[in-house]
Amino acid sequence: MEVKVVQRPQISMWIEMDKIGRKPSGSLRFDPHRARGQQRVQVLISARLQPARVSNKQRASALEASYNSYKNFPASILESESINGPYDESVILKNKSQEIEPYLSGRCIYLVGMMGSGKTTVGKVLSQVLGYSFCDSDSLIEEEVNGTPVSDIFQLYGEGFFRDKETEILRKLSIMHRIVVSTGGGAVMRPINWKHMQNGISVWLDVPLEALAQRISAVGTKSRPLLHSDSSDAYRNTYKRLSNLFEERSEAYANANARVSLENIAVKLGYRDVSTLTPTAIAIEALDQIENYLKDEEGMSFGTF
Ligand SMILES: Nc1ncnc2c1ncn2[C@@H]1O[C@H](COP(=O)(O)OP(=O)(O)O)[C@@H](O)[C@H]1O
Ligand SMILES: O=C(O)C1=C[C@@H](OP(=O)(O)O)[C@@H](O)[C@H](O)C1
Repeated sequence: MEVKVVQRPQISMWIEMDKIGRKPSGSLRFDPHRARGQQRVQVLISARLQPARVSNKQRASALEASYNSYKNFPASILESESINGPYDESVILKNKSQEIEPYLSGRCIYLVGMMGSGKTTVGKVLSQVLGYSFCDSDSLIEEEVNGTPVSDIFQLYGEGFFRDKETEILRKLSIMHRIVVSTGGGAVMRPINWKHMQNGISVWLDVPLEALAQRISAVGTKSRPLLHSDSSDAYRNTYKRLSNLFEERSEAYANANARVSLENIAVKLGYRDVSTLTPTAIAIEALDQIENYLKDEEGMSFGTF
């Protein structure tokens, strides 16, 4: 059964009841538009969900014991036919997420990165394995502006209006827990947005521009107003615009607590091309990098790593 959480008054997202791990206090509402059997329940959250409390000592011993299951698989094994199927990747991801989850203490994970870097795709995978909810800040903005698509918001009200809404959404999310947030690609440019994200863990999905341009030109630029053009050479045009944006933003992305470099994952796994990396493999690396951040944060040293 799925549940809609509304942190009053305007933020809403669909989450699964069993993902919360504990009962939120709130009132239940049924969605009359959904068919029987698909019924979702809306929960109006009246109190913030309390994160699981884990002592530093517990963290130290369990992190030491937990190990990095992904890193322990040599690339040669990961690539062999017997283990390199989606099933095996899922097992690694599941184990890794179970190891990490208690140490997050319910903190939100904010995915930052360029348009098309996979924040939504990878974010959904991460939320599922961590038992977190997922929300996409662009969708929340659209919802707030009466379901107006981002491209229309830019056209009708201008980028400044959109950026103010983005900041407002991040401010509202900043008091929430157990959510993987896919932020808009430009959110990193306002220092106030980093302030709103500081209670959580920010993760930069660093994807080569060629791969971004390929992905975006494959699906079209209509929904991404900063890239949209009617040029016949969609790839070249997208690549050029992405390069300019990246030049302005790369320093800001580097502020994230953790960086997930697709080039590094490809090297680790012995792939020549980042386009073969699945969202699951990227999610595993994200958990790896989050683990590194947690260890640095705790100032712990692990001789075995
Ligand atoms: N690992 C991946 N490999 C191939 N295509 C991907 C991958 N991750 C995302 N995509 C595709 O790239 C496009 C942009 O992904 P999306 O998750 O929407 O990015 P963002 O939220 O960062 O803008 C989508 O069409 C998605 O299917
Ligand atoms: O990079 C940007 O400035 C933007 C990225 C988009 O989000 P995605 O990164 O999810 O595509 C969206 O917020 C808007 O079109 C502006």
